[in-house]
Amino acid sequence: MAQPPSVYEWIGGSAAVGRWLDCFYDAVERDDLLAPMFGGKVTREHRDGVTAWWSEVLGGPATYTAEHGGYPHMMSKHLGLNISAGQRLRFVTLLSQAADAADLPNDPEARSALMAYAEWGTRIAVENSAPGATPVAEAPVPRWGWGEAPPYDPS
Ligand code: HEM
Repeated sequence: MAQPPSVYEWIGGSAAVGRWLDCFYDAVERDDLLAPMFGGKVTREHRDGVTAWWSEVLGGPATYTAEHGGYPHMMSKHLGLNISAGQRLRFVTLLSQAADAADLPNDPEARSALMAYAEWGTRIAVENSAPGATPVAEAPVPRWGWGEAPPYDPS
């Protein structure tokens, strides 16, 4: 495999990302630590916005940048949320469990790429949400690849 496909293509494109995040936000709505942050209900609009974000991050089309306000919009949504360490850990745990529930490809390479971004992104969200935080105002949507473990190519 000269050039592996993007993580986005590998896991099944926006349909798979959307299926995964639907399972995730269904679990968030049932979760004692996280549901209150979303007013108990995660709207279709929110789910679609986050699906566009993750799709762009994982190598899909730049729809979040073009149609959802890009990085500044995402960052502004986390300002002042004051996300606790416990809430962050629960968020990451539900993302991992939802990947199983949504039947995403379960090869270690794809799952570690997803969870590496989840770990990184949630830690940034905690920092940006802290009282008095002044995150950078402009930045591109990050792009996330396979890291140290791309799909194995024996040739
Ligand atoms: C990988 C980490 C994360 C990503 C990629 C992410 C992504 C996003 C995006 C793209 C939005 C804006 C959606 C839109 O355009 O409408 C958003 C909003 C939000 N996020 Fe995150 N987020 C992350 C971590 C977290 C964490 C750890 C929490 C809380 C525990 C959180 C809570 C929220 C809330 C409450 C909103 C606002 C919902 C509203 O519109 O009322 N996020 N997130």
